[in-house]
Amino acid sequence: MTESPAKKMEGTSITIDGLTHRFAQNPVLDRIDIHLEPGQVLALLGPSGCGKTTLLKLLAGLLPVAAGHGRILFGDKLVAGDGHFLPPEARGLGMVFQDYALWPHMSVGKNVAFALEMRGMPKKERDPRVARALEIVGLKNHEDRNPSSLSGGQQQRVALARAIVAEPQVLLFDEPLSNLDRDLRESLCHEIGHLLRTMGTTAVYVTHDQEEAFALADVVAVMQGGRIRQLATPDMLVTEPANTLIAEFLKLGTLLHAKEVPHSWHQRFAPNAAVDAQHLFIPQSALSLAANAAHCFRGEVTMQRYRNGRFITEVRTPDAPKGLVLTTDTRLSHGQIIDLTVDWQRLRWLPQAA
Ligand SMILES: Nc1ncnc2c1ncn2[C@@H]1O[C@H](COP(=O)(O)OP(=O)(O)OP(=O)(O)O)[C@@H](O)[C@H]1O
Repeated sequence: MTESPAKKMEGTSITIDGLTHRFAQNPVLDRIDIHLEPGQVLALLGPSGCGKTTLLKLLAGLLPVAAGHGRILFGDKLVAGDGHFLPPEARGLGMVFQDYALWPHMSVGKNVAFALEMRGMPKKERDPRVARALEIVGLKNHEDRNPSSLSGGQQQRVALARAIVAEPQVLLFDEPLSNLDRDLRESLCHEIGHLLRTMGTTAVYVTHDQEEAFALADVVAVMQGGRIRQLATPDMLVTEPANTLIAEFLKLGTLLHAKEVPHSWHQRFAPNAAVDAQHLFIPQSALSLAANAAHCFRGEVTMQRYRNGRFITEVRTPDAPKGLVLTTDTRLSHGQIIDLTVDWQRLRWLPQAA
């Protein structure tokens, strides 16, 4: 996308207050509370069926909020709940969907201009705005192309241009990158993040891809079973997961059933099935290969997989036979015996998720 800064748009705050939703009698969202400051980017992250898209549709006005089931405010304006319903076109938002949702019979320029045309904006005013939106997404001079002549990544850029052309206060994304291949996903994710920060638009981004959520968002809502299990910055989620469910879902490290040993120079890993044993969380970042043998312990490499230039490594030790997880810069061989050190400050005792 263009390096020249996009025009600064003013985002609005979003308040979701006690939002509940049912399909027939099936509860899908359960008392969702979120507040976003203007310009903040929220990722809704969670497994399939946890209610992410339903929450996005309620924000968009594509689903109504039932009486007594909560409220949604954009700034001070009530957009849904308490008997109010503002239709999508009156909410000042832009949307980007997984399947691009471009009109195949219209040129790229007409697709992007559509919302402005519907508002009765004259062509003289429309054309420069369309050209600017296409330039921002890296598709300068593509107005006359047909969407079907573009690659998937380019079509998603057109959808993005269409979402931002009317300078919305809120942008909503529903898994916009999941139809694209990995490289393109990474680069577009980075570009969307840059664009959102430059524009200052408040955004909600649905994804089940943790890397995407962490790369893009100021705050991430980890959802499961229609509830928000933790709402926090990516840094906080990594260092302070709220409970065992979050640590397991985000695959942040190792969870051990363990017991603190009093008066010991360190906490032991000793697996312990006793009733008072607790969940000890050992983040990947707390473990590293030991440079010398002092204050370290020994383990055997049982598995390694490559990710983003590093190796996720599983190590079996006598105290943790199911394996500890850490990241290393080097490839190690299966069965290799290695020495590890622990940064004890990073370990946490986590409560069991309710
Ligand atoms: N129109 C509908 N009628 C009935 N049930 C629905 C409807 N839409 C969604 N659901 C159900 O609501 C639950 C949440 O669906 P939703 O699409 O919000 O989940 P999601 O987290 O976005 O999942 P995915 O990542 O697979 O898109 C699911 O159990 C789904 O089957």
